[in-house]
Amino acid sequence: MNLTIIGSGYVGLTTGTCFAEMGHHVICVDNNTEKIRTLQSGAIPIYEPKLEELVKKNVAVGRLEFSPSIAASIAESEVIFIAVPTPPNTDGSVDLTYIEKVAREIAQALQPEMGYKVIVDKSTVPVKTGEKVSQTIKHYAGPNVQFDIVSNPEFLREGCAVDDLLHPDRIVIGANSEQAMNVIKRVYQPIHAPILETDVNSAELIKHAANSFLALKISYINAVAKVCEKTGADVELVAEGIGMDKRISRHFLNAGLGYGGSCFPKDVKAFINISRTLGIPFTLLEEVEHINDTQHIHFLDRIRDRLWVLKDKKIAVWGLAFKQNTDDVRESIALKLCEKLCGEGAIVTATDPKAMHTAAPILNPMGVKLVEDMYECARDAEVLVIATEWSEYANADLQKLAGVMRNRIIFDGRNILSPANLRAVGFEYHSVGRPSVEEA
Ligand SMILES: NC(=O)C1=CN([C@@H]2O[C@H](COP(=O)(O)OP(=O)(O)OC[C@H]3O[C@@H](n4cnc5c(N)ncnc54)[C@H](O)[C@@H]3O)[C@@H](O)[C@H]2O)C=CC1
Ligand SMILES: O=C(O)[C@H]1O[C@H](OP(=O)(O)OP(=O)(O)OC[C@H]2O[C@@H](n3ccc(=O)[nH]c3=O)[C@H](O)[C@@H]2O)[C@H](O)[C@@H](O)[C@@H]1O
Repeated sequence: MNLTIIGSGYVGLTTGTCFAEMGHHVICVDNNTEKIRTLQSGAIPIYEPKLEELVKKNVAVGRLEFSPSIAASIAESEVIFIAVPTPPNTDGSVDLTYIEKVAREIAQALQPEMGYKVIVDKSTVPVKTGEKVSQTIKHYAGPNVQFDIVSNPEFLREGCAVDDLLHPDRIVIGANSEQAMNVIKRVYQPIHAPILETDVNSAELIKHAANSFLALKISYINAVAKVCEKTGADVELVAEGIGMDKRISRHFLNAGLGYGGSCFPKDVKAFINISRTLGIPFTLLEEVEHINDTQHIHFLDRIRDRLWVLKDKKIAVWGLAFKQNTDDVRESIALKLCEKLCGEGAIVTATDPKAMHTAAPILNPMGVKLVEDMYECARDAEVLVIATEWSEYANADLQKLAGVMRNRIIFDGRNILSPANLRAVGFEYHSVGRPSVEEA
């Protein structure tokens, strides 16, 4: 099938590439001409495991192309996916201006002789956005264009997006016409995954409800972690114990510094805002957000309690990306921690295996020194903070680390190190919701 993806960011580029890998002919469009030039030159603007090889392979066989032009691309495509940003406004509502602009651009490009088109929203949008997109296209398109709107929310995680796209837990297709539903089922025909067929409103709601529920699990375990810290219990054992119940599951019960990224923070905010607008305040989610907002502040309080004064103390931070296996630093808790440490006058050095270039424009003005090598970053540090769950840090050479640090003190905000191993090497070790290993 011929497909167009409008918006070639994390979702658009990875989705378009995986559609090409499934055998479709895909044009990825973006209005950022620099990004399109980069892609056309064979370079990939983001770090996402497995993506580069799939892009190269599918470009080489002629199934994947990049274009700055919506009009030229949709003329040839049976299905048009929208994957543009839906960032938060300051009041938590969703900024839908990107979606609205694309709807107008599609409308202006549609011609009756192009035949029936299915326009699919893949961006995360508030319930009832599909209706607005449909009205907008009808308003701006000429007479006799034939189209349907479908909601097909995306559940990929950054860092494992390709696997998530090719082996999803489920595919949700929200359509109000059988014809549109059948077209999108054909798009996904090569994928072996359960398909949930819904109406458009339900599909839109599924996405916000799913992300909010995952965020809720994280805040829940972080709240439990605080109780563990006060009582000497171990949150890892508690998570294992509750997660063994299949109704709960161990997934997304990792206590830490809280959730970051471009999605959970904004989507929880959006769902709170949508509910409030509907006159049914979702106070449970307000608490989820509050727990998340205060989680790294509580962690910082513990570092300050240990060092008394942070001013002039050298603190090394391992990890800047909002999670492992990505160079994305949007809403990264690690950056928030760096900002607060600098704000109190600490001398901060930081490192990350992939996100140095994305973090630099934010951290350089704060005075954070970025150091490529993780051990050099920790040299002479009084405290090492682990802020992202990279496997490099989980597998660190502790003897080597002990040799470079001024004090052997670690604050592990992602619980990736083993207290027993740290005790053996003579480290003082503090993590989230687990008993500390005190100074030897
Ligand atoms: N990043 C993620 O892991 C996931 C994101 N989502 C949702 O997908 C949507 C897109 O997110 P990302 O891919 O992360 O954003 P992104 O910012 O990485 O990519 C969006 C792209 O759209 C382009 N764009 C904006 N306006 C355009 C226009 N008028 N015409 C053509 N291109 C245009 C931008 O230049 C950019 O390249 C959001 O609604 C997000 O919530 C959903 C699931 C996962
Ligand atoms: O809508 C989206 O954009 C996506 O948001 C998340 O994916 P993503 O943000 O890429 O990454 P996650 O693995 O969910 O991690 C999000 C944040 O939660 C944190 N986290 C995750 C799991 C956990 O147990 N504990 C925890 O603190 C991570 O460190 C990270 O900061 C969802 O997992 C995807 O299903 C969804 O498609």
